[in-house]
Amino acid sequence: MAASCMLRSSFLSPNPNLHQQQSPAKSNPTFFFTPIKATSSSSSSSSTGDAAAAISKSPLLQKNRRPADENIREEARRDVSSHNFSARYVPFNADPNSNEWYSLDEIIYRSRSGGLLDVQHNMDALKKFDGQYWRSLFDSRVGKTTWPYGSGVWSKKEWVLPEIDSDDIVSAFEGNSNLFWAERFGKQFLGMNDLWVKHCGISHTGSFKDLGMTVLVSQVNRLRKMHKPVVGVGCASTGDTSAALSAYCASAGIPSIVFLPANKISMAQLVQPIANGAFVLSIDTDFDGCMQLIREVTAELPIYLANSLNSLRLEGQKTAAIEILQQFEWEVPDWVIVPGGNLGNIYAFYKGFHMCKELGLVDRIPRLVCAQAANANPLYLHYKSGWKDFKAVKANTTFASAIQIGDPVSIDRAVYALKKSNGIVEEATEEELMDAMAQADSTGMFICPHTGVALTALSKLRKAGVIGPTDRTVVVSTAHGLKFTQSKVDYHSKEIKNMECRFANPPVQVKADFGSVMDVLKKYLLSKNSKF
Ligand SMILES: Cc1ncc(COP(=O)(O)O)c(C=O)c1O
Ligand SMILES: N[C@@H](CCOP(=O)(O)O)C(=O)O
Repeated sequence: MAASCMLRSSFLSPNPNLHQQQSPAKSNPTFFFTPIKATSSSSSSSSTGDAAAAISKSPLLQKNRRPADENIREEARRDVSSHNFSARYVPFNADPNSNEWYSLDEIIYRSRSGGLLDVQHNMDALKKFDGQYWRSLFDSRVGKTTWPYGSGVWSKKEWVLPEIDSDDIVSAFEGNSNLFWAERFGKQFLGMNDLWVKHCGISHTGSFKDLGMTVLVSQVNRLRKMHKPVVGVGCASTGDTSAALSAYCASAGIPSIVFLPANKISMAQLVQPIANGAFVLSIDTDFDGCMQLIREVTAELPIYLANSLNSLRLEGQKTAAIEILQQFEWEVPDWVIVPGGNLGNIYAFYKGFHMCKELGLVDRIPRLVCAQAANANPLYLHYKSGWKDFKAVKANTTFASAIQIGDPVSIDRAVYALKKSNGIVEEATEEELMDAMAQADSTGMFICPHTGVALTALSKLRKAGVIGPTDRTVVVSTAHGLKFTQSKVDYHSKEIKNMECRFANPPVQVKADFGSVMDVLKKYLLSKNSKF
């Protein structure tokens, strides 16, 4: 039934010859995408495959080429749309009887009681369409260049910021990151046959932060056009948020201001906001100190707060969860493991999965695991105490420097996500995370230390028998390994105090003569193949 509700997605130019059909599943919505009848012979089929095939074959779906003097933003402007999807801020985990809410066009980060906010969507409006409808719509937009749906975030625009004008969107077509089968690592180190890595680090600025930042900076762009008092956008950062903020702001011509803990982020991360023209303050404190300062400053000056305390960010980040389901053709994995620091992302994943369930795209959600560095583990300690009183910690230096956070702003969101997903929290020592990173790299990956934390959590849960050998498991890789090369250099040079660096692979120094080179090569080949 639902498959007959084929979609013509919003980016398709209106075709005057198109005989528009009512959605058989629901009442006739005058949305900016128009339901059409399936052209496949089996109009009663409900499989996504049939839906996708019908969509791609339909002559109705041929996109008209835009005129040469029109750019993709202008083309999107011709797409006159009307719908009643909407979203607003509400207090996070509010009492159902609460009537406190705020427009997304307000500049607000906290509820009246000082608690976190959440973006609440008009679920009744979204529920006018069934799961098959949304699956087909999202599937039909993947891999295109049409503004703004070429982005993995904005391809889910109706679930992200439904009311923003496409013209205001600032996007680098982020998202749609690869989800790959970690075949050798899974088999060799974990005895697993269905292990996957969602590589959010293969992204515009090299981390998952792009997913949230496109949303936040787009909304800022809108606010500035509305003449709201936003002169610049600011964040505290362990390196990745500042890189994403400065890139998206630079793209839109908006000033960005970043507070960085001095000498605590990698060189590659530091150079990103510098290159993108941000106003960079290197402050003699840690991330938690920077976070405190940016909160105070944004309360006083017309600087919009871009950290994940701002719930807009999480609307973009949640699309990574939707993408995982989409990439598995809407089959739900058993486990998803996410490294956690300020703890916005674990909630974003929960929210993405939960929305897919609530709107009928899937029938369950995966169990979530949040992985922390033992040197910065306030969530882990809270979990181990049976969720008794939360205590912030002083975060110690860790190779997983982007999660060196002792007082996470989204602690309440993380606890909620973990409780609702029957989740688990694990930790990784420095040696464990560096060994895991080296092992993963030895199988062809090139991961960041934070992903090493997540892989350690997986390894511990496998050894404890909590995660089974055939459980479909996704490890979220949050940043690109190229941002953290110094940690790899230190490890492979065996230059880390009190660390064995068991899997180090240092280069061999050899004299520049044929005999010496032959000697070392023969020795190497013998070690690889005893028959040689
Ligand atoms: C690379 C990387 N991984 C993981 C995290 C943790 O994400 P969150 O702060 O949302 O928990 C961060 C930032 O904190 C990060 O930059
Ligand atoms: N790892 C983050 C820390 C800040 O997190 P946010 O999601 O609250 O911005 C960073 O890269 O700065």
